[in-house]
Amino acid sequence: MEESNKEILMIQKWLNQHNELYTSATRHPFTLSIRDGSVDLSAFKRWLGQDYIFVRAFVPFVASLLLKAWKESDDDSDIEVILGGIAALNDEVSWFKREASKWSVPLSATVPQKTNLEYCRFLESLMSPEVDYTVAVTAFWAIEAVYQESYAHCLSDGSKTPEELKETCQRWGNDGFGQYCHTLQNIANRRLEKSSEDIISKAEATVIRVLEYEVEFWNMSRGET
Ligand SMILES: Cc1ncc(CN)c(N)n1
Repeated sequence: MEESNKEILMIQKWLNQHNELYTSATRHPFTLSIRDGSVDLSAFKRWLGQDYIFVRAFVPFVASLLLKAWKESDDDSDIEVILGGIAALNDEVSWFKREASKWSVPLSATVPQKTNLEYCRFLESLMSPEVDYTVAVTAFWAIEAVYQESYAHCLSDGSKTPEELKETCQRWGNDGFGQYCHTLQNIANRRLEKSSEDIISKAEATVIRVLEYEVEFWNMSRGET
């Protein structure tokens, strides 16, 4: 196919249209401070405790996505990809516990902040059977992609990420996680291509909301909300 005839896939189109918001989420001052080594460790610890709470709510969201895929997907391999995501989250929960103990962050005494509660409530709204699989899988891609892009940047050329934070960055910034996000993006694009205008606009609004929540989540880690 000629370069000029290539169709722009939906997610690429949205990333172009909402580039400023996407960049605010993936190049946030919090992750940039990790990358340049100036990070305030109390902000990192706040992020760690709050993200553990988020991840615990993220697990049932991904489980609900698995159910939607089983009922609605036109491709059996989606289930395997999502199941792989759940397995990775199992590992992630254990990692958070180990990391919290390393940094003396008392997870059981960590109180969820307002932004976190709102984001978790938003996840819960996406678990409703009324929410279409295409909308939910697109949200899943966006949630994972923000962490992948943000933390991969902390490891890329020229970064001065402190040694003790490299493992955190590796968790989401590694190539395997990058490939996984790419697979999720392909699933979302495939579904969006076959969707009605109504579903496409709901999915776009959901991606925008996810990006806004991700920015607010990083802000919260810096004690700004
Ligand atoms: C807030 C947030 N967004 C995304 C991720 C990546 N699973 C996370 N752990 N936390």
